[in-house]
Amino acid sequence: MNVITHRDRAALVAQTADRLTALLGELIATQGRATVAVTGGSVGIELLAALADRDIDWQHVVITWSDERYVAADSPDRNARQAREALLDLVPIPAENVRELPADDGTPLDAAAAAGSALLESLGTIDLTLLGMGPDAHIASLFPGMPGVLQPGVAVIAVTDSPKPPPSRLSFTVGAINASDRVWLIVAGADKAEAAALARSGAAPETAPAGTAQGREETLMLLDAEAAALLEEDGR
Ligand SMILES: O=C1O[C@H](COP(=O)(O)O)[C@@H](O)[C@H](O)[C@H]1O
Repeated sequence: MNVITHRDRAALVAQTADRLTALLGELIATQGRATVAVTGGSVGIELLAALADRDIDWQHVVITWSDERYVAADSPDRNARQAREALLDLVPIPAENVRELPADDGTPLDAAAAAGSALLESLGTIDLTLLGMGPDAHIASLFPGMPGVLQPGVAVIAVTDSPKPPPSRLSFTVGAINASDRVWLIVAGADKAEAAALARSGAAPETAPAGTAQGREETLMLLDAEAAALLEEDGR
């Protein structure tokens, strides 16, 4: 995992938007399409908002989510709704390129099984998975101590007892995250400093799910200075 520290939250968001814009351009030029699993969470949504005025060929970008809150489609808690308001409703991305995880309709277990087989198969290799991280070192909706954190298979799982509301969620497994070519963790704020250090320290996955994230080609932890405060000098 390579660590890149930014001066502050605004610089983290702006420079990650630059980095992502450049990556999308390269991917579209070389392979005709770019597939990105985006993240919810505060900094994840700020990043999406920062992309709205970038020069991106949205016709050739496919968006999905590394996790989703299993709530009604129009709930303000839904990562997809927040992403639409911040970015997707503002740019010319074709509707068929926006591949949401299911909204609340039946049990989350059934939804996860359907999403896992259909959505992941239809997407093929994900070029980039974006992840936020909680102060407890959770990524996507994989929380410390959850059995799903150890699940290597490429799948979408149901989480029915999330310690962070809302309790019902759908999440990529670690296997699905790590099947992506690239994984970028985007982390801001002093309340994330301990978790960032834990994730970098090689702590057990049950303790620090964030430490298990690893792209096939690239893994970046992109932080602001507050979140990086407890990292060893060589990890900054
Ligand atoms: O609930 C969630 O939280 C994490 C982190 O969110 P943050 O607000 O602390 O940045 C996020 O990565 C995840 O997608 C989301 O569902």
